[in-house]
Amino acid sequence: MAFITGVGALMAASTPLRPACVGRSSFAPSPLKAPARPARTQRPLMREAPVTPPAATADPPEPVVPTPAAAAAATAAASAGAAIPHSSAAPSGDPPLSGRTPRTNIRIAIPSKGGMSAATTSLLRDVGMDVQMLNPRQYVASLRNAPGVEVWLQRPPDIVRKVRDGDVDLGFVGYDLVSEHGGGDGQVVIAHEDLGYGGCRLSIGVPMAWAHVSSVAELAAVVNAPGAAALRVATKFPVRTREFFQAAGMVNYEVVKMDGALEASTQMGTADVIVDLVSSGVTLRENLLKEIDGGTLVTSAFQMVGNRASLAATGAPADALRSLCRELLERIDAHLMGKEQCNVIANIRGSSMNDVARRLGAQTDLCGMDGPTINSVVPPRGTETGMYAIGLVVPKDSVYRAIKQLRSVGGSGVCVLPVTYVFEQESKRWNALLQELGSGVVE
Ligand SMILES: Nc1ncnc2c1ncn2[C@@H]1O[C@H](COP(=O)(O)OP(=O)(O)OP(=O)(O)O)[C@@H](O)[C@H]1O
Ligand SMILES: O=P(O)(O)OC[C@H]1O[C@H](OP(=O)(O)OP(=O)(O)O)[C@H](O)[C@@H]1O
Repeated sequence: MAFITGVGALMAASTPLRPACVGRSSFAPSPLKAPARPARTQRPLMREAPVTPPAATADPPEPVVPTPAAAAAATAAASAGAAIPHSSAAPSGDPPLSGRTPRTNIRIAIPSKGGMSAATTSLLRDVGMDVQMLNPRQYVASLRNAPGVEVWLQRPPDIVRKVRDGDVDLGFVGYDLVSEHGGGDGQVVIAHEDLGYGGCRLSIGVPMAWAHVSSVAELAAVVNAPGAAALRVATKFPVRTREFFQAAGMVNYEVVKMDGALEASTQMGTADVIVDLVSSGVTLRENLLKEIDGGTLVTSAFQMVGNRASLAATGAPADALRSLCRELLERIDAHLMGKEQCNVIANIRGSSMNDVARRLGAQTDLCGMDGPTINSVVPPRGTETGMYAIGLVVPKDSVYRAIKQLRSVGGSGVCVLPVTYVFEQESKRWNALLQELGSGVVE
């Protein structure tokens, strides 16, 4: 075990600088004249050895703890005589996945707490598949419209590990974690690459006081300066960090693995730079850190991912899993597309349906998805003629422009309604997933 020591000052003006080491010439001191990092006191931390060759891309295996639901599932599996497989090919470094409890119940994992948990349950509610919890302290729930499906509430990194290992079949998680914990062997398949929330980036954060470091090239010059102490990089993402630093030609650095509040570590003096998630940039800024040019490792959004072996297996449980996966994808896409659209209905006078169609067609925003729907309006006393009702789907962004165009061609009584879902004739995303799973896989 190595030791990190050091006590950093908390004030802005005293943000610790990397000490100018003997022989370092490429790193000019900051104009703030902050003191160099003081001599370290003995303060043991979880830390890793100075940079080494490319890391194994997999996390260490996790012990399998059977749960009551798993035991119930095992009983069901035994009586059904079939099971959803665990990964057939374990990521390099992991032992073979033998001895796990067989099961037939489909399992989904979603984040157990925080903003991403709320966003995921809200998405599932919006698509008509609400997460139904009997008790807020339990970690397993059910899914509306999907009897028998288990929804497990898990910490986000564990969602990826459990999908990778086949302990759950589908997971809702950020791409940042998929790329860190996915194992890199294709066992985690991305079914939906952007669910529309959880947008963030994994970026290097450097102390603002490092005025002469504003790009990765400048950071590399600092890191590789002869005689410099190893740069301490605090992160929850050691795999991606090592890969990025190595590709950028940085040699003299060490990864300090931390689990949260990383932005504090430079001011505490426990790291020199960080690699962490950034969204608005406020947390970095409030902790006197800055991003640098070229310093984004991963751009992320929340995704739906699945276990390749489970999705590609044969037999009734796998068929049911594929059917659920397809339904989720179709409902999610229909919802995401509907969210962007609105339904405009209006009345318009004209000499004939074709006359109305011609006038609408001349306006760029009045063509609908496949053309407007036009119907005759029958007035109450049947005396008036030449009135038509039109209906069209318009992107929300252009609804006001569409209303002005409608008025310009005689439209009146315009109503704008929300669109709940837009189902296409077939799901391109599902077709793409089938292709990804390989030939012969069908629903
Ligand atoms: N500021 C952010 N804006 C948008 N999405 C984010 C943001 N921070 C994190 N995420 C996304 O949410 C996921 C979970 O975030 P986070 O690590 O904060 O969860 P957590 O529940 O606090 O995790 P832990 O249990 O490790 O503390 C991240 O992997 C990322 O995909
Ligand atoms: O750029 P910003 O919009 O400020 O967001 C960035 C912060 O969001 C995440 O933390 P989160 O709040 O999820 O808590 P955590 O530190 O426990 O991960 C991330 O780890 C950053 O700290």
